[in-house]
Amino acid sequence: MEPINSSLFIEDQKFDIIIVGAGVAGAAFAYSLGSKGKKVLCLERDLSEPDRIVGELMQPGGVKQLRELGMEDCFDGIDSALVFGYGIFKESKGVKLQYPKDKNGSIINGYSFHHGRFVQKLRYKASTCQNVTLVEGTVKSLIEEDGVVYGVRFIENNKIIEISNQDNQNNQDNQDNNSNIKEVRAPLTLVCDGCFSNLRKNVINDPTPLFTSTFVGLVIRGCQLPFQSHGHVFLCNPAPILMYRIGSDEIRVLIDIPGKCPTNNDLKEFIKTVTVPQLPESLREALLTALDTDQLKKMPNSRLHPQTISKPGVIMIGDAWNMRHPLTGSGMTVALSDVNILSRHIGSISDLSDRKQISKTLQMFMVERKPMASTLNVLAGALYQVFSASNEHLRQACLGYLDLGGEFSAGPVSLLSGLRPKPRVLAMHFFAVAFYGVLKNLFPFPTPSKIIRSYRILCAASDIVVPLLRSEGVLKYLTFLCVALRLTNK
Ligand SMILES: Cc1cc2nc3c(=O)[nH]c(=O)nc-3n(C[C@H](O)[C@H](O)[C@H](O)COP(=O)(O)OP(=O)(O)OC[C@H]3O[C@@H](n4cnc5c(N)ncnc54)[C@H](O)[C@@H]3O)c2cc1C
Repeated sequence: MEPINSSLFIEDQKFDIIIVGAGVAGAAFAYSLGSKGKKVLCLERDLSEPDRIVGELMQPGGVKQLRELGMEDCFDGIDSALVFGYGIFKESKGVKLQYPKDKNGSIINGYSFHHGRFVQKLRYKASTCQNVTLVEGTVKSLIEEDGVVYGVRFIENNKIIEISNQDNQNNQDNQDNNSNIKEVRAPLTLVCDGCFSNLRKNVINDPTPLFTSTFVGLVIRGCQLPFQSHGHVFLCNPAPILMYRIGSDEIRVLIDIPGKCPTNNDLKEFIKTVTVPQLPESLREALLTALDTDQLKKMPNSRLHPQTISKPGVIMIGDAWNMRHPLTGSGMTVALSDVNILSRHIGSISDLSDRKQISKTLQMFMVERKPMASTLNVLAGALYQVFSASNEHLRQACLGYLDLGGEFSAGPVSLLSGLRPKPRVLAMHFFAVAFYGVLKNLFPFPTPSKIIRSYRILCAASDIVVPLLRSEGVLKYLTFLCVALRLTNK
């Protein structure tokens, strides 16, 4: 299944839209817009199968988005696994949480898979659309005139290899290299170049993501997770560990390392001595083997708040524009939801150089994306902090709350699944967890030390969630609750 690489004479062709990057967002965007009759050029710097530790579990909400985009068959033939919910473990105690059910009573599933195989499927699907030209090339810059973006400058990859091999050569060579840079123009450029975007700085005002922690990735084999067909979160110290199946005999392990990440040798020692003893016994040996045989892969976990894009001629989505901690596996769901909303609007615009129309579209997009994006952004940030050892009381409260079952677990899981994205419901459950923690703590008799601890639980909860809600603009709906909590904080 080789993606079609049709790079011939692209400078002589007319395109409606240029897409930078054929990752999750870019490839889905290309297919969706191409299917809606737009002539799309998609430039991807490396069309070979990516080998990354990102984007390996898609929540049911993301699956729904992909289905609406007409790309659900991308899960076929990649040894993907069905996911029916999550297991959350602290020491030997586990809580099983299941995704919501459909009208027929069946659990609505997500999928987990090898990221690279899935992305190749998306690219292949895009390249089969006759309006889409998928080319291997690296975009170097945007063509910008009087503050308006008219397209991109790019280099086809065989030329890049020449450039990197000629670092120390003379000026004549540099002139040749410049002449390798091609220009291609279109009324609209969609930047989807991912978390390490080098175009972001030209599109938004505050382009620096906030680094949170590092995920260290390994694959373990020859063992079973406690709950079949479920993602797993192990609440370890100092931070949570994720595991899910990505192939018939492969389980992805993602170990969160807060702060500065140690060197590989120190990291291996840390995992052996601190992490492994905190995991169920049935998984320890496989992890120790993987430590000896596999290379550790690392990825920074960052937060980037989505900012209004006011530069005409360009739109940016995916990780280039909006990121949250990957603990909840929601990045692809947000990206695909954004693709779905935007392509519906852009697909119906006949003149893409109509700046007023595009600006109106962007305003509508910002409103329509809010329920999904805000819910998943806030949930990721809040759960990461609640599940870290530094918030032990809240962590215990959260686990106890989920263990109550009924709406106490169904509500949070349906938020996580991306099927019922409602920021207000999220805030309600978050504060309910805090109050549950307070009640548990005060029971059976409130003592002065218990009262102080309760006060700390409330402060910690409000310190975590209020800034996240505020940054997503959700706080105005919650004035009453927040005023009450701020008073408690004083
Ligand atoms: C450790 C980790 C684990 C994660 N796990 C999950 C998970 O389980 N589930 C989930 O939903 N999300 C997860 N995410 C988030 C998810 O991976 C991203 O949200 C998603 O991949 C974003 O898609 P994207 O298209 O914006 O970026 P990407 O998928 O990264 O695609 C960007 C593409 O642009 C290309 N590109 C970059 N620069 C250029 C250039 N100059 N010219 C041409 N092409 C270029 C790249 O080669 C790449 O193909 C995780 C993130 C991290 C960090």
